[in-house]
Amino acid sequence: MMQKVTIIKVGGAVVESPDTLNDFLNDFVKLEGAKILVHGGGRSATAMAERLQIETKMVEGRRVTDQNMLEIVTMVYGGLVNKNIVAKLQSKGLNALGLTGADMNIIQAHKREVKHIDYGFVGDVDAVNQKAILQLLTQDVTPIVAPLTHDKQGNLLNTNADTIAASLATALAKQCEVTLYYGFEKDGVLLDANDDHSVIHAITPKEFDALKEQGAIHSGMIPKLTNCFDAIAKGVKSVYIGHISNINCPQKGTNLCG
Ligand SMILES: Nc1ncnc2c1ncn2[C@@H]1O[C@H](COP(=O)(O)OP(=O)(O)O)[C@@H](O)[C@H]1O
Ligand SMILES: CC(=O)N[C@@H](CCC(=O)OP(=O)(O)O)C(=O)O
Repeated sequence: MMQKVTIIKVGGAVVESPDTLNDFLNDFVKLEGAKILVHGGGRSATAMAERLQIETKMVEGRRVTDQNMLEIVTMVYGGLVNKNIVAKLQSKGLNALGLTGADMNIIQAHKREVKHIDYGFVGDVDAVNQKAILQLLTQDVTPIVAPLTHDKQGNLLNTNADTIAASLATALAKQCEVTLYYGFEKDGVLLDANDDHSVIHAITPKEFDALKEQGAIHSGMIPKLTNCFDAIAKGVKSVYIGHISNINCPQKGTNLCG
């Protein structure tokens, strides 16, 4: 039988608040079967940059990552955020292992080409070492993946956590039945971003196009949904966007349909 794997992505708002993170991790521990956690931490990186008096620049939801910012995101994502999650999960009895894309060469990327915008040390994913990940899962190890990749030439690169989750899901879908869940602070994709009760329970690619045109889905939500539909097209069985407190009942959120 094909192995089932659940991949959960949590963003900056979750990892920033200790109480929210703790509640989420309790739910994550309860999640049955093989699982992987991909975390963001954009807000924590911005806060650390401010403490170090380094300016943060974002273009279309992506962080412009110069040498100083690369040092910050490496420390914050690969260090503080990742190891804090691992320690908390270990305290709850889950055998978590923290990884960046460089560890076991799990995610190889290349520095994004400069076109109109120079994003600096931002990586676009080339390859995922699904064999290494499957070996860990088989040993009952739960990978906790930070949004950092590497170019196999010794350089770390900053890569959006939504993209990391979709890339892992797509690679594992070749051998496993994968569920991908994007957890955030809303109940799902909203028809009206200001109305928390307007959750759209199912979206097809056609409906996505219409919602973009109407302006209901805009800015940061566009790359998130694009990543979701991309993953479905490449064989990921189920993709959901929903509240972080609903990872054990994904149907309460938005189901992205093929
Ligand atoms: N239609 C919508 N439905 C849900 N959230 C929306 C919508 N439009 C905009 N948003 C905003 O998008 C944010 C999620 O995007 P982002 O900040 O990239 O999250 P994350 O850090 O979890 O990846 C939400 O916090 C929400 O405020
Ligand atoms: C290239 C790029 O933009 N990387 C992201 C990685 C962190 C992330 O994705 O965090 P959230 O999930 O909390 O937004 C960034 O530095 O913000």
